[in-house]
Amino acid sequence: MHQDRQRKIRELFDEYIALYAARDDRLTARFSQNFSGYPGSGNRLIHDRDEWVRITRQDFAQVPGRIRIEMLDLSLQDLSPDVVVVTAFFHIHLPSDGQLLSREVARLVLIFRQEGAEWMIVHSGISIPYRSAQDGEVYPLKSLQEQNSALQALVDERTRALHESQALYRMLTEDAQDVLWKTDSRLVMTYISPADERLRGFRADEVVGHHVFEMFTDQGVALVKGLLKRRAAEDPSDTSEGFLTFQAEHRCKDGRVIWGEVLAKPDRNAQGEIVGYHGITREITERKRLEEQVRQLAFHDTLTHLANRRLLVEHLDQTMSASKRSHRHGALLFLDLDNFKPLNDTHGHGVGDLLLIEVAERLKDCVREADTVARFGGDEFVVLLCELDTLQDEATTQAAAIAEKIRTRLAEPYVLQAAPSGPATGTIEHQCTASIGVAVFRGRDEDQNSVIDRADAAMYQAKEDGRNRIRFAPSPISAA
Ligand SMILES: Nc1nc2c(ncn2[C@@H]2O[C@H](COP(=O)(O)OP(=O)(O)OP(=O)(O)O)[C@@H](O)[C@H]2O)c(=O)[nH]1
Repeated sequence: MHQDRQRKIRELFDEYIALYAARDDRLTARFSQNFSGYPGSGNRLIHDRDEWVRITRQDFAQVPGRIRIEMLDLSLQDLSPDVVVVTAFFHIHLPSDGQLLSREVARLVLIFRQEGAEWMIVHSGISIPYRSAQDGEVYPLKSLQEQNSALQALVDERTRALHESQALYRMLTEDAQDVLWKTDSRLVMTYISPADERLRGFRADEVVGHHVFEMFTDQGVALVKGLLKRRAAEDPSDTSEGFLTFQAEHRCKDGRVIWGEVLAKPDRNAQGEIVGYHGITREITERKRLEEQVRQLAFHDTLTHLANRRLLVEHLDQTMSASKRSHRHGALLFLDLDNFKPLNDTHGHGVGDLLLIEVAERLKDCVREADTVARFGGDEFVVLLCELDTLQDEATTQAAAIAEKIRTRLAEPYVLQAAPSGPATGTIEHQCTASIGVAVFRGRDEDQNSVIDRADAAMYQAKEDGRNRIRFAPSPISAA
């Protein structure tokens, strides 16, 4: 960078820091009319400089006196003759006893653009360390879903905004916290922004000159290759102007794997030939984790972690479709524990819960990976067996053998840890059995509820006949 320019930007940056720390209103005059920015505590993009000032003023509203900024690292980077990016990492000291706001480092990205004779701030992305949740904390489902849909809405909004933009500079002003990159036509990296080092730990010189695939895990590479192939097939003349958007796992220098959402776009010369690509990568590891938590909470039983009724019905639907294609039978085993209530009544709900967890483990041990074990509710479980024989008699024999294996396994004694507040101490040995109803099915001759109802009715028959036994439901044709 030209020496004079570097000095000028550095001066403006220092001025920004001084005015920010002093909460000085004169800072507003340094912002461009086209300003956009991300405030420290939020993920909302603000487009109005007065709104920005109003919001960031609240950052240290309760702090009497002046905060002190301890600069740790600062880098200036030219993006074009009239655009300079400044990235700074620093600690924030509170006025009382020089106390640190957080041991984590704060980050500020400022983008300066020359407007006439002046260098103005067109984007400010400040990230003040702050944790929204303790590690491992699970939110209530509702709050998770709300968070997730808020994140989704945010990504949709930013994605839409990016689609409208045509130039790298515009993307920069939208979100400088993300990684910006460029490649040549062979997908060899020619530029990577400083955010990548903070995110993945690789220095820019360890990335530039290397193939873009080195950024991804093997799975990520396979995904990107597949996407490029599909795009080539859909658009053989390769005239597409739009962004290619995908989510892929990225490698970090320390071996961690993070998720990134990538928006990539070809750069073309005057003849329309592709001369390279540029784009933006946003880390979405946290969003993926939240999505997975939401999925886990929505489709699994919280006590046993087995599939819940919703996921079971989904799997039954898939199994019936597969059975229709393959002509193989499936079977649904409906189980209800016998005399479970007295265990709860004598030793408390906690001990009852331990038994349910142990039942879940034993059931999983009895079936193959492709089969589904679900908790239907209370002390009711369902096991869905797939890919049994094409012949009904043979399939029935197979289902009977597995049902018998389950019945025997569940009847073995249970050794449970007594609850500290309960009447017993140490461990409790408990005997428990299950009544099992089996419905064998093939294809889609009946609907899911009918299969479940048939197995349920057979289970009741097993209870009536004395418990700890297996009963088969009549086939739907003979039942009709
Ligand atoms: N510990 C515990 N108990 C539960 C849970 N959900 C339901 N239950 C109890 O499970 C029992 C189910 O009882 P039932 O199936 O009606 O009766 P049972 O004693 O098993 O008798 P039969 O089914 O007739 O053999 C009730 O006492 C419920 O309170 C749970 O999540 N944990």
